Amino acid sequence: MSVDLSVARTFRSRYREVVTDRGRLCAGIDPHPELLEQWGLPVSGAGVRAFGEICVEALAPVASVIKPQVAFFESFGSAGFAALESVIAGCRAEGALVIADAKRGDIGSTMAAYGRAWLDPASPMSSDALTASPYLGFGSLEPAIDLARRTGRCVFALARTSNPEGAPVQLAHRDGVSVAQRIIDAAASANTDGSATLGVVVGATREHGLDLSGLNGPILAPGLGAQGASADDLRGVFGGSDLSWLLPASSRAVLRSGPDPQHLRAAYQQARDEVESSLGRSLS
Ligand SMILES: O=c1ccn([C@@H]2O[C@H](COP(=O)(O)O)[C@@H](O)[C@H]2O)c(=O)[nH]1
Repeated sequence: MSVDLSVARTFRSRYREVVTDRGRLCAGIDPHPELLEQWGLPVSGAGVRAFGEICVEALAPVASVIKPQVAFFESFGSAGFAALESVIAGCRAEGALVIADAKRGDIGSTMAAYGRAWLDPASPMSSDALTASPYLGFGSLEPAIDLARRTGRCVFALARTSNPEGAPVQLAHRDGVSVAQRIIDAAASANTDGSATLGVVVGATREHGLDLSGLNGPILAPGLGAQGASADDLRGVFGGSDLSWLLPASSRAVLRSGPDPQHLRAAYQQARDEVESSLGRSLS
């Protein structure tokens, strides 16, 4: 891959522009089998393709950031991956940023390959950002981070996830500093160039006591809706953070309004407006 560094915009500038314009809510595209059935679609590769096409039509022109959950596509093999490629390209063509929620994590040489799969502009699955697990060591993510920096993309490192099982690992601590906080601090160090190449994942589902003030990058906060968090909870959970970087995410709670694209779009816009209003802004 060759990237002309003189023209690659930073993730920071691309992210700031679209979020200022379209607001702070990441729309998840999670074709759960139950949702496929609710939408009257087959639980198959053809079903996830149709699901993805409806989501792109409804969400891509209005959502700032869209997060396809890779697991629900890859369970249908090559047909699922083909559908995912179309979703990614369709969302990006309409101006939404795409986070591939693949949660990749491996030794550095393999992370380089994951980086090429999801962050290389030449890849068929080229996205704007990738979720990654730093639990093989934050440094193992370096090849993907390096590619993201060169291409104006972002790596979201899991810090304090929204699920209840994360605590024993993520809150383990040494010298009074938790694993989750160390991941946030490592991401902050990688962001000192102002590019916002590193984001973190911190669930919106509970108070976490983490210091995100020095991150200078996006905070992806899943858990709105189906996992119980509400827009009104956000200020309490992320009170000490720079809320301009907060990106709450919702999948099922919005997707349940499908398959009518107008209803789906309206559900996204209503959830987005609730988030913006609770964070003290209103989109005109
Ligand atoms: O800590 C995390 C990290 C990722 N996720 C993902 O976000 C969505 C949430 O879906 P909902 O339907 O809004 O619950 C899903 O793709 C998860 O894999 C998360 O929930 N928590």
